[in-house]
Amino acid sequence: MSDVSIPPKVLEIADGIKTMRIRGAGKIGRAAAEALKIAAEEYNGPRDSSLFKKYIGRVADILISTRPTAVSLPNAVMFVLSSLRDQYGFDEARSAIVGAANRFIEESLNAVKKISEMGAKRIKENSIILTHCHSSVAVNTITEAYRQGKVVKVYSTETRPFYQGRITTTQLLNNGVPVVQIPDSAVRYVMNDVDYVVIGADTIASNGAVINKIGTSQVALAAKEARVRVYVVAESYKFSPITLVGELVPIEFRDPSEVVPEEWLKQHPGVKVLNPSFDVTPPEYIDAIVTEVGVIPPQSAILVLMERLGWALEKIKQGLSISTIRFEDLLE
Ligand SMILES: O=C(COP(=O)(O)O)[C@H](O)[C@H](O)COP(=O)(O)O
Repeated sequence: MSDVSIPPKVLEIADGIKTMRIRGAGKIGRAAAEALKIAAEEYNGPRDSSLFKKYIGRVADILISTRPTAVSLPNAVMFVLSSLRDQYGFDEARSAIVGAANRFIEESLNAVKKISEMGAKRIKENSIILTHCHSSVAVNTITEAYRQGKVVKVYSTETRPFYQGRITTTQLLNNGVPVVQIPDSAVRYVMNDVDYVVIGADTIASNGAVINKIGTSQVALAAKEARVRVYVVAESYKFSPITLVGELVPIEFRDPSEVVPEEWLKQHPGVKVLNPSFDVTPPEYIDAIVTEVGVIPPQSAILVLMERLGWALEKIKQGLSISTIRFEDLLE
């Protein structure tokens, strides 16, 4: 079986996610779906459904192992894989994967559009918005609110150590939105000026806690102190089914060289560096989560999970845990 080679384009996508050429939870999910589709289309092994399923399972395992925190990745993979049925022959199995991958990508893009429209409605005239990191849903929402004439200024944090905030700043600027780049440490300094914090999410837990780029919880803390509303804009596939059964969201730790240059570390060998990529903002610090199925208080996250990810809950009830799962063994 290991003879059936995985197409280079698929490995390239996996590497793109791992090295963050492809980043942001939504894009990661769509890229994973695209990779499964390419894997199905370019499969060149025997026309045997169980060999094909095992091969797709192997691709799924490679994709899921690339980055641990954004649940959009396993949710996208599970969405595509759950289209397979035991009775499917080779052709049916292959077209099920292709069809489900296309559906995931299309539904994901529609969700982003819908959230931007609903999120923009929540913004009042003459607003100043602060955003953190680069969330494509947040950029779309802010841009839509700006087109409706409601946004006078956006503060965009630089988001050390990877500087995703610069992507946000340039995208907003290209969309005509007046934007001010600030260092992360200036968030509390400007907060009294701000009307709304609008941020994306990598994962939302069943209790409404939001896992997003490191520093988000500090932004939310400063917003709470200044009584500024915090809106999270996130598609329903960013809700994590495993948190319903008490599993924690794994936080990614990245290389120290993102924080300080390797040369500097060599000169100061005693220095230890901690580089957590995400943090957890408790539900009390969030005013609303805007999803494509409606605007909810964070405490209602469980309802979105039940409505949108019921299929994943079924699998979890059967004892399947995404953190330990090996699709290659499962899909025989
Ligand atoms: O934290 C990040 C990106 O982290 P990283 O750069 O480490 O992937 C984004 O806020 C969310 O993923 C949402 O993004 P989107 O709204 O585009 O899905």
